[in-house]
Amino acid sequence: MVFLKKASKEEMEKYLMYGLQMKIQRVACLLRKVSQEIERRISTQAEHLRTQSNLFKAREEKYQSRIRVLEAIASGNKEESEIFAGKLQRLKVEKGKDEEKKENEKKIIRLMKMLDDKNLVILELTQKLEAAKTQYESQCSQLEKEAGDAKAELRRKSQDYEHQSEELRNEVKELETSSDSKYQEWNVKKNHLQAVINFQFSSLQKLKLSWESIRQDVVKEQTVYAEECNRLGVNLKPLVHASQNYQVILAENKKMFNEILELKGNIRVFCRIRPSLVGKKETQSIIEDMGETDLVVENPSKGKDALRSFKFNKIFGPATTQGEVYSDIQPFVRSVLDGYNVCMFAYGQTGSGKTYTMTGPSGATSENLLGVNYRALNDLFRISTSRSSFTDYEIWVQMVEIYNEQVRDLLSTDDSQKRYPFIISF
Ligand SMILES: Nc1ncnc2c1ncn2[C@@H]1O[C@H](COP(=O)(O)OP(=O)(O)OP(=O)(O)O)[C@@H](O)[C@H]1O
Repeated sequence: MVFLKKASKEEMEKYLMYGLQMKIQRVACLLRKVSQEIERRISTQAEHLRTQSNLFKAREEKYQSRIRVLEAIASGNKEESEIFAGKLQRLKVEKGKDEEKKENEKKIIRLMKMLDDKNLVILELTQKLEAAKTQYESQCSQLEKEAGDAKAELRRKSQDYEHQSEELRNEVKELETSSDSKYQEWNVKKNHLQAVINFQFSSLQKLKLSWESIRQDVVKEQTVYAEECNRLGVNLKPLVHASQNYQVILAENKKMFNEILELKGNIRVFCRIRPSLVGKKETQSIIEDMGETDLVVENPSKGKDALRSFKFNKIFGPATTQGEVYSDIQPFVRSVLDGYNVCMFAYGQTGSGKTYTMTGPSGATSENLLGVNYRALNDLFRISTSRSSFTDYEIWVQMVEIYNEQVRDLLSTDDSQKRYPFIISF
């Protein structure tokens, strides 16, 4: 998982780098196009200016040639007028000579008039030429001014564009430098990750190989296990059969055991005689005779009825141990686990040894001194555990005391629940 996460990060960085490079390329391409467009426009305007300049030059030349023509005409007229003046002089000289001279005079007048007309035309043309020249010069100066302005503007714009393109080139260079360094950085990272990937890949290969060998081992083991299971199944059959027979025998055994208990009597009364307490001043024993089941006690204050005999299912003498007492009770505990109801209680006067028999002496450390309660609980848990494979038992413990005809729950911590009737909750 960690490896996949790293790879996707690398991929993303790679894509980002690629996107940045593409942007830089697009910006560079755009700048190239802008600078090409500017250069094209500048060259178009320069071409236009050149064309206009050529046009003006052509016009200038045209006007110059006209001027030259007019000047030529003017100079030609001057010569003519001089010739005519010479002729006029000659005619004036010859005026008096003949009538034809009068005609010549008229001609001269006409010529003079023509000369005047020509002079007027020349004057008019000269004025027109002057006006055209002035207009042309003003147009020329205007155009030159405009061309100068346009040139200055173009220079300024071209400087601006140069400046901008220089800045853009610098930016592109910076971007290229940073992208180069990033590219190298990413390359280093890529190489590192590639090495990690290679290492992981080789580890994976090794794992695959070991997994394959383990798988083969597992398959072998499964085969062996299946064979052993089959063998076990074959061997288990008689055991199952024996177990079924055992269950039947166990049930019969239980039944017979409880029947024996019933035969012995459902209500059994035992008598335990407490030994004299050490260090206590006790009167002489009233026991006259004690057998297995019969007890004779004497009460001297009763006279002829002093001797009284009692019969019990069993009598435990003063030397009887806790274990010996419990050995006669133990079958009932087993009977409980077979589903029979059993009740055991101790009865006797104060100090007769009820607590000792049921619980044991206070502060007893030796197991031999433990009373019926502890031993019964031990047996309940031991037998229920040994039968846990085929029977589920639930065990509750309740401890009550009947004292002065009042039942008290000895395990309750709630004072209101201590006295009967109390609600029992497990
Ligand atoms: N079999 C015994 N062997 C030795 N000591 C015994 C035996 N039975 C009783 N005692 C001793 O006798 C004393 C009184 O016994 P215990 O307290 O068991 O009497 P109790 O019947 O429970 O009295 P109470 O009804 O007042 O509670 C205790 O000191 C106890 O250790």
